Amino acid sequence: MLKVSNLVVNYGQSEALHGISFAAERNEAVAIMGRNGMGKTTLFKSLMGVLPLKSGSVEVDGLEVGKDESFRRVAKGIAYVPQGRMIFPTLTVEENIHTGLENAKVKKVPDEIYALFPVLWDMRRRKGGNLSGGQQQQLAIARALVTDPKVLLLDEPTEGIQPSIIKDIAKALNEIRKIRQITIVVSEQVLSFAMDVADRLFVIEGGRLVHESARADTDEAHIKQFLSV
Ligand SMILES: Nc1ncnc2c1ncn2[C@@H]1O[C@H](COP(=O)(O)OP(=O)(O)OP(=O)(O)O)[C@@H](O)[C@H]1O
Repeated sequence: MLKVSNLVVNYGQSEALHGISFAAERNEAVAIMGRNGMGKTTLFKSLMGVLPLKSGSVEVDGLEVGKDESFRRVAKGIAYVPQGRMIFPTLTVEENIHTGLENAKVKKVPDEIYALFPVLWDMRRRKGGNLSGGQQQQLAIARALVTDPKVLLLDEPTEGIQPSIIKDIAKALNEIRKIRQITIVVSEQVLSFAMDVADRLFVIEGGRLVHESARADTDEAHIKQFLSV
């Protein structure tokens, strides 16, 4: 469903990603683990078209999207939950979710979204800025999901979020996969969360993928070494 090949991304003269390749199937979740500054956000921004590729390709469901602008990638089935959530603080919860429905034929929030995140139903008339960090993260995921993506990208969704809500988010992501069979790519530093949601784990270091393992074969101590050095 998502196929990334030899992705190279530069900031000016300096190369930040040095040829990243991985694939994720329909109904598969993969985690990209790595410390701060290793290239996770750069990777997600380039998959979404926020940063241009120097070379390489990104395919969604067999279609090349690597040169498309972000809005075209959304139309082709990628949704992105950026680091820091980036919800609209002065819009209500409901209005925030509606921003994801701009190109939808039916401008109604599907019941399934509120079923996944009941707190958003309770808070639907509140301003986004008045929600807790965890609630804002759920809102950002809901907003991405209403675009009906084939591939959902989440950049460090647990950052700054309390453990009980982290569990709720993991549960919701697993539930979404059951309902919609989407592909999920999540970047993370919290290994327990990645082990809860991902079928395969990668480690990124210095703009390169340096490790890959299936969840069942994952040596957690080994991954922790990458995360703590
Ligand atoms: N706008 C920029 N201009 C130049 N270099 C940048 C820019 N943004 C990031 N970098 C560099 O690219 C590398 C990867 O950064 P990136 O933000 O992708 O890491 P990350 O793994 O997402 O970390 P974090 O979790 O802190 O965001 C780092 O060396 C960083 O200094």
